Amino acid sequence: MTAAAPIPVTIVTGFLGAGKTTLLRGLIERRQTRRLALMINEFGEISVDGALVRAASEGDAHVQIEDFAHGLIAYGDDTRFVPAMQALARRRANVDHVLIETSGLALPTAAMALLQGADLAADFVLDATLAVVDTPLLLSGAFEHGAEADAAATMFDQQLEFADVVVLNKIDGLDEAALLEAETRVRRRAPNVRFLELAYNAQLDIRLALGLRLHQGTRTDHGHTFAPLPDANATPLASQYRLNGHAHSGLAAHSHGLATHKHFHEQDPGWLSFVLRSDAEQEVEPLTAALVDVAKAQPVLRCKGHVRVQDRSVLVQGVRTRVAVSPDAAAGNAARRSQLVFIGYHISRAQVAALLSAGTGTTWR
Ligand SMILES: Nc1nc2c(ncn2[C@@H]2O[C@H](COP(=O)(O)OP(=O)(O)OP(=O)(O)O)[C@@H](O)[C@H]2O)c(=O)[nH]1
Repeated sequence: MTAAAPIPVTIVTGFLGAGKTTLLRGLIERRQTRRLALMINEFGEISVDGALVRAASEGDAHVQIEDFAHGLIAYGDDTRFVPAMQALARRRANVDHVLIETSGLALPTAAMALLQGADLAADFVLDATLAVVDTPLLLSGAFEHGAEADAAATMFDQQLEFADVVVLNKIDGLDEAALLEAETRVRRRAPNVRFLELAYNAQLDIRLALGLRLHQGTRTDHGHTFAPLPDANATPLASQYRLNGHAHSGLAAHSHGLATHKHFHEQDPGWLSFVLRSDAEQEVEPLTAALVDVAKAQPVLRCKGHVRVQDRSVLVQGVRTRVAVSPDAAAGNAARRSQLVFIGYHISRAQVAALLSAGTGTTWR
């Protein structure tokens, strides 16, 4: 009996708020006959992304979604990723492609390592790792190395470094000169990146996203050898080392770094995430203005959640000082309580709660 072909896996990485979930929703809409399984991981303790993707695929029996809120999947102390993937392998007759959305504070390398490990290598093959980039933010210099932004800049660099494909997202308002400048900046920071793709309105051509087969050469039946997998429990920095460089047919040889260190926020406890809640009805304009003020006063890199406005619920999405409020397809009309998750580097929960409460004239805690 011939072994079943391994299921291709695409890892979608990218910094907080780059547009990973939006891009995945677009891919689901244009999946045609492909049967997709999605693993969605986010940093905060409430799951917003999973609900949004679920709303995009409602009623579609060919889209399976596994939601991993809180924590980082595939990292050292995660026990959920491998069993979830093995369960997918058992249902392989119904899965053509797996997409993994990593948290905005994770590197793709942890999942890459497990895919190549003994538990999963026979059933899965890495198709490609995509890094989604918030292009206006890149051009604004937000990821330049400087005293304050260092942690974000480092994470951004590492996500690019381990990607095969960089997706320039949020480019709807940019002209050609800006796009060329963005490409130059990406190439300077990540010379190993093989393709740059443009996603207008977070729409990526599905043929450019799935089925790239960039890592087929990494399978052992192609004669490649690897350094042993890192010990996931080793101390964070000591366990970071590279796989042997390997050639891809028709493409230049390159190597992938493997940094299967534990939670990034354990390594750098400056990364914080917390949820603020309010039982009071909110108004969109003061709330939006208050969130912008919060992001100016505190190092908030991301905020999102469901907020009750009159008799309905709205979805709030903030990436630094850009805050958008839209109808809440995922929560329906039911959110009785407003909940917003905030993620940032050295942010003060007390300060954010005070500013938000003062700006909205309601209690947030
Ligand atoms: N203008 C514009 N906005 C976009 C685009 N893609 C995403 N956004 C917006 O950017 C915000 C963040 O998008 P998400 O898809 O949630 O980002 P994410 O990378 O999944 O975020 P995290 O999982 O929190 O890291 C949302 O308000 C989106 O509507 C785009 O191409 N153009």
